[in-house]
Amino acid sequence: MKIKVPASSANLGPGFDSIGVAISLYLTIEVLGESDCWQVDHSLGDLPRDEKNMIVQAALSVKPDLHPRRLRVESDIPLAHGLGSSSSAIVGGIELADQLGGLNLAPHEKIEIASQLEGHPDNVAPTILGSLVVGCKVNGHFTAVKAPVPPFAMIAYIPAYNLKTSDARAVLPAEMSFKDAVQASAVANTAVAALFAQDYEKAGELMEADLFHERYRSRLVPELEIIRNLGHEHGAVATYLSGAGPTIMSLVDPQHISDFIDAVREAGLKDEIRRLEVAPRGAFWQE
Ligand SMILES: Nc1ncnc2c1ncn2[C@@H]1O[C@H](COP(=O)(O)OP(=O)(O)OP(=O)(O)O)[C@@H](O)[C@H]1O
Ligand SMILES: N[C@@H](CCO)C(=O)O
Repeated sequence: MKIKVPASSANLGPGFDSIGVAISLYLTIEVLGESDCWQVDHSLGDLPRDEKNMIVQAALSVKPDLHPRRLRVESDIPLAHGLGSSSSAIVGGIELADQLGGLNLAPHEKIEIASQLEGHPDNVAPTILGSLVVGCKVNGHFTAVKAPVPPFAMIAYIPAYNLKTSDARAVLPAEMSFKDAVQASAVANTAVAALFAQDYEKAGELMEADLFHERYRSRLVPELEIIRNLGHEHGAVATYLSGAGPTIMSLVDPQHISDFIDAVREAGLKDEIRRLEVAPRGAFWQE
């Protein structure tokens, strides 16, 4: 029995803490059998191999009396790179508890639990539902709405350096003026409307007009402006900082992928580039 959990890319520009898209990199959790204590076999560096592992912690937060298991975890989601690795671990743990504990949780219940653990729904909601999802907290609970799948390749430029979410949040201001907040949310609202209307030319312009976070974070990720400008000349509909960075995500028309990647390389940017897709399906079980 295996759980496959997609990665995710949050914010899409102005959708700070609210919008995210599931993408085609996967965390796989295989249940090897019962055990005396939780054991997590993996080759993901220093991550815990016992019940302190985030996957097990998430599972136990849902069902504290879950009998320990031995798990094998594999992942092609880079850690602390803005591709939602922690959200995928949390969602994987919730799926584990759901299946092993026979809980039969509904998607909205999984979104509630996962968003409480992560603090916001932008990564966990698409990881659960698949595709592009917009969510928020309202009246003390989390809610989310799934949007049409954008018909673009997701080209990720993944800088070699790590950027912890906590560090990328530490550079944000504690407050915004009322006037600035109104303008920033107007941009975000119109971006969401364009994504649902599938007017991607308009959506792209608005996704690049964020006023909440990118201007503060771009000094931590100087490649963002370079790639965004290249995208305008080489077939990208929009380029944004993926989650808390440092990954930079570009939505590229499939026929322009090679041209776009060549332009990034010619600009001297040498770190990893992945050709990804929107994952239309959220976390699922395989026998
Ligand atoms: N497969 C995993 N198993 C256990 N813990 C994990 C796993 N993947 C990620 N984590 C935990 O999540 C942390 C990374 O979380 P962080 O929020 O900094 O980055 P991210 O989730 O990759 O990026 P972002 O939230 O910006 O998209 C890791 O240091 C580790 O503690
Ligand atoms: N919306 C979050 C994503 C990372 O958790 C941020 O940009 O900080």
